[in-house]
Amino acid sequence: MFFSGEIRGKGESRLQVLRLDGVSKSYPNGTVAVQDANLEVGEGELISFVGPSGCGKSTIFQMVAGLSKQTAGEIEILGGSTGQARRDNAISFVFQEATLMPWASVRDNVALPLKLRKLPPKQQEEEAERVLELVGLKDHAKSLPRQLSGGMRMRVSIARSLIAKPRILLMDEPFGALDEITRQTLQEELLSIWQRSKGMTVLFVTHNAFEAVYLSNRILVMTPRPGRISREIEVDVPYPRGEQFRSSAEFSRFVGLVNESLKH
Ligand SMILES: Nc1ncnc2c1ncn2[C@@H]1O[C@H](COP(=O)(O)OP(=O)(O)OP(=O)(O)O)[C@@H](O)[C@H]1O
Repeated sequence: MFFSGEIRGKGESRLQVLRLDGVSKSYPNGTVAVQDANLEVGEGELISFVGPSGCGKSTIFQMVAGLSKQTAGEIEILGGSTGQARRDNAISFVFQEATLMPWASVRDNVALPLKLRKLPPKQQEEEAERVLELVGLKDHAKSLPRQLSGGMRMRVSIARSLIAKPRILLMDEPFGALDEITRQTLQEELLSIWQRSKGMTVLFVTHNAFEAVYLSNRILVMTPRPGRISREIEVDVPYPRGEQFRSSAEFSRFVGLVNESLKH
């Protein structure tokens, strides 16, 4: 029996945190960016979206974040609307560019979401310290963004997205602009933060099949515009994964499967 509000995977059931039901998005200029997207996401999943440029990945994320309204279909988050999820601070967004305030310290950049919510300064500071520790930047709290490398700026951006303890983290190609070594380090850090979180769900956009396979428990492959979810690949490999997985035949097989799916 499959209960509504619950998702069944292999031998496990998860609370449903996100549901897209027949979601489409047409822009006023007539561009159909997304067509009939259907998706159920369980609590604590890490799902990657891969697909050709312009297939509507960012559009889906913007709709889920409540920044853009779908033109058809329904989006349900934690059993309520996208607006409610936003008001409850249940969702955080990390963009490809670490959009930081150049004049403010790392700590102030990270604390911004709490400052906007007018939380006491002491609490802002304590929470900022907590998340800076999580991303390994405790010793850089007083630095300015321009004093940091690209990878460190992305860590600041991730720390800021984590400070309000979101239930769902949307990451739109966060590591796309980083070199391969930094990228792999940040992948490890993301997995470690995700595993230590208490059931945080991560939705991740990437063009990189290696990244998608390494990180995700499920990969959604999208068609060229108008984007539809054409295939779902379950990466049923336990975490933590580590270097052994990256160099395994199993890893290559999954990467091949993703690349093959992108061709159809
Ligand atoms: N505000 C807008 N008005 C009109 N068309 C738009 C708008 N935003 C996006 N589009 C179009 O919708 C389609 C999907 O865009 P979107 O940014 O969601 O794709 P994407 O898969 O995230 O692309 P990429 O991988 O290149 O970031 C594209 O054809 C894009 O040009």
